[in-house]
Amino acid sequence: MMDKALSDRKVKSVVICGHNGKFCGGADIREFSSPLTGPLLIPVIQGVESAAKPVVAAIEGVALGGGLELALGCHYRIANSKARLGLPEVHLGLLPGAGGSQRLPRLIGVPAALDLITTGRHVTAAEALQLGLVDRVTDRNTVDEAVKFALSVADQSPQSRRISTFPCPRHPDLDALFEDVMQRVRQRARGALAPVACVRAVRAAATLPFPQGMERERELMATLFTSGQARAQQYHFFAQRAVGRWSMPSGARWDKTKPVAVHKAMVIGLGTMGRGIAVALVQAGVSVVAMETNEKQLTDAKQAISSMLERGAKRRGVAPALDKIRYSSDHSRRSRSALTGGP
Ligand SMILES: CC(C)(COP(=O)(O)OP(=O)(O)OC[C@H]1O[C@@H](n2cnc3c(N)ncnc32)[C@H](O)[C@@H]1OP(=O)(O)O)[C@@H](O)C(=O)NCCC(=O)NCCSC(=O)CC(=O)CCCCCCCCCCCCC(=O)O
Ligand SMILES: NC(=O)C1=CN([C@@H]2O[C@H](COP(=O)(O)OP(=O)(O)OC[C@H]3O[C@@H](n4cnc5c(N)ncnc54)[C@H](O)[C@@H]3O)[C@@H](O)[C@H]2O)C=CC1
Repeated sequence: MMDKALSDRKVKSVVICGHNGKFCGGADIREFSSPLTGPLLIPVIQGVESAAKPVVAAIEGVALGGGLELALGCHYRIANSKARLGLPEVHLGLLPGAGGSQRLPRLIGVPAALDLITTGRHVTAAEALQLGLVDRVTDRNTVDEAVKFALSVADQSPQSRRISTFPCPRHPDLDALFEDVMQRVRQRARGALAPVACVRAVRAAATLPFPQGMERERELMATLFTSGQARAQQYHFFAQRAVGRWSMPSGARWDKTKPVAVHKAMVIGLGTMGRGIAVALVQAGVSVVAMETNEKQLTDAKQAISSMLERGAKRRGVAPALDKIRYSSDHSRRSRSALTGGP
């Protein structure tokens, strides 16, 4: 279809839009676990970008991942005011591997591209306009607006609109910027490969010509693509949604049930897990009765829990809620009544 539009001499400009009010949410993540088939996205995007006639992306709903990378291959981007855009690949253990890591910094600058690519956050159409990621935002029918716009630029050459030909905007101290961002992503997700690879890919965009940058992007993506971390994060994506559908045998579901505030809890067993759970509950404002039958464990746990609470409180600049936790070493009614508030 695209080839036909690009080769038909009667067609002066082209609009790419999605289906059902969504531009494109990106690749089908399920396909990543089997050999890749179908037209590879990179040559498709290159074909769009190098077209001799203007190509306009009409962005409604979402333009995420490969969807936004396709939009970056277009010469103009018009977004609906309700649209969301982003490169969330980092959450799947990947990087934007269809040229996104190379085109985005050239379009919106290195600091903003690093932010979007390493956090994977979605931006609203308004923020996208402010960043220069889209050219226009409309409240009206996006496809109609994009068609009008495409007709208005039909006689213009798209030469100056090809992002791959843009120089990456200069930054006064690239080394310091990358060092700072690398340190922050390493702290935020210790041991995670994808955020580090994302920073390296953007660095390639900032320091190498486009073709070499693409080659670096490919190398980094090849390492991530088959990594255990990427598999785990993609599994997590579907598991999170499966949990959302999960229900009790009675039919009760978390999303159809009214939440009940929890003020008190009992933690039984103060080993590795119990200590952390007790601390998390106290930090969430819940009063805890912590019960442990082994005296030595109980003594160690008291010390460990107090110091975890003190460290956490210091970090947040508040007083440690040591009075929110009481310890017990027996299962008697007395310790249970501390929980229920009874005699
Ligand atoms: C889209 C959403 C914002 C929608 O949200 P919402 O309406 O709330 O619905 P959900 O409940 O979230 O989803 C509904 C339903 O859809 C399923 N789903 C959603 N998105 C996807 C998806 N992308 N893939 C598959 N399925 C999806 C979801 O699971 C639900 O179904 P259910 O589970 O049955 O309930 C929201 O869903 C969302 O945010 N989605 C994720 C968006 C995203 O992450 N997009 C990015 C995808 S990755 C991508 O696009 C990257 C690419 O395109 C890369 C292409 C380049 C590839 C280059 C490869 C190079 C490989 C190198 C190998 C070299 C090897 C060698 O050399 O050796
Ligand atoms: N440690 C981990 O990473 C994970 C542990 N779990 C599960 O969580 C549970 C606890 O694990 P850990 O904390 O690692 O074990 P642990 O062995 O470190 O701690 C268990 C504690 O419970 C105490 N205890 C046992 N019976 C008790 C009773 N009747 N009343 C009060 N205290 C009692 C023990 O004395 C011990 O101090 C286990 O079932 C484990 O399989 C689950 C996920 C991860």
